[in-house]
Amino acid sequence: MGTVRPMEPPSFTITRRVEFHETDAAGLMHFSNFYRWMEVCEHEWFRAHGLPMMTASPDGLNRGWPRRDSTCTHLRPLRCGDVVRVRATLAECGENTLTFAFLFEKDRAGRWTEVAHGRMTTVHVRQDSSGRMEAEPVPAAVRAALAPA
Ligand SMILES: CC(C)(COP(=O)(O)OP(=O)(O)OC[C@H]1O[C@@H](n2cnc3c(N)ncnc32)[C@H](O)[C@@H]1OP(=O)(O)O)[C@@H](O)C(=O)NCCC(=O)NCCSC(=O)c1cc(O)c2ccccc2c1O
Repeated sequence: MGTVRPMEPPSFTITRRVEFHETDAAGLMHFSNFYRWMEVCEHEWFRAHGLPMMTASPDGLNRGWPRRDSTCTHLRPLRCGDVVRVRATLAECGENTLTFAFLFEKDRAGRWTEVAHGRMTTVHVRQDSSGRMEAEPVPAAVRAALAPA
């Protein structure tokens, strides 16, 4: 008889090397770059599905994904030259929001070791010509690609 495995949540992974300019005077990757990498990973996930991060419609409304909440917990340092895997998992798909969980792992002689984890909630918004933003439901195409039933 086969084993029934719980469904894996949708995820997307990028691999990067810590560049010299991403480190601080102490030789560690600066904490702000963990947030940049979370954003890069999310944008690459959208790109992989041909989904735009921003759209402009003829009625003058722009749509996009500002961040509502973001956190990062740093367990071990990253240094210049380290190879790092960033895995984004869709933790929650709300009415108007996507919450991503991120796992940062460093390659230590062929073994991936967790160095940090983070979380980011983005809100799908429409923005009018005055700059006023209002939350709007997650588009069906995004839901279908990132959170297939
Ligand atoms: C974004 C807002 C206009 C939303 O307005 P408001 O907060 O009033 O909306 P709601 O109350 O309806 O809540 C919406 C939604 O958020 C959930 N939520 C509320 N609090 C939290 C929380 N603490 N943590 C997690 N989630 C929370 C709530 O439950 C609702 O979820 P549902 O799914 O249930 O509907 C307004 O908040 C606002 O203007 N905020 C400021 C945004 C901002 O300036 N962010 C920082 C910079 S944005 C940025 O860096 C950025 C990055 C990108 O990669 C982009 C990519 C593409 C386009 C734009 C980008 C971008 O701007």
